[in-house]
Amino acid sequence: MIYVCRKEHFNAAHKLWNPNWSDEKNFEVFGPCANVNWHGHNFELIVTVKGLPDPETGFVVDLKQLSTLIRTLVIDKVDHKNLNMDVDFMQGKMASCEILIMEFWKILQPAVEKITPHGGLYKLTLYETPRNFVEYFGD
Ligand SMILES: Nc1nc2c(c(=O)[nH]1)N=C([C@H](O)[C@H](O)COP(=O)(O)OP(=O)(O)OP(=O)(O)O)CN2
Repeated sequence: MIYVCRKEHFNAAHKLWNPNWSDEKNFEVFGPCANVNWHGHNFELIVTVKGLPDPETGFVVDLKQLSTLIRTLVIDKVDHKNLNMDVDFMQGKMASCEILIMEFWKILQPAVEKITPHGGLYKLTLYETPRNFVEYFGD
């Protein structure tokens, strides 16, 4: 099996805020990440596709097609946006990396499968800061 990876980038604002809690509890739990007027991150999303190379192209997946798909389905929806307010699939959800990466998976998994004849989506990695990142394997 070969693991083929594509890294994409987006900037977005958010805040960590549980509407069922008091202001005091939100600030206690989330600290500066609960700042009322938002804060931003330079996110990196790495999409890893697993499969066997097609005998005719030598590709597990065409990286150009993969890049276009990630940008169209995910990056365009979140880049320069407020994750809490502007992004349809994040409505009513906590804007943490964990929730974000699971929503990305739901969108990308079926689309990646269609362009990967002998494999599929294996892993997503989402960097929120150079030191904070999450990985998701879809289970
Ligand atoms: N499990 C999670 N914990 C936290 C998340 C998250 O999404 N999932 N998010 C945040 C904040 O949004 C943000 O990532 C924290 O930023 P910060 O603490 O500034 O991170 P840095 O790596 O830049 O901080 P250093 O102190 O320089 O290491 C918090 N927790």
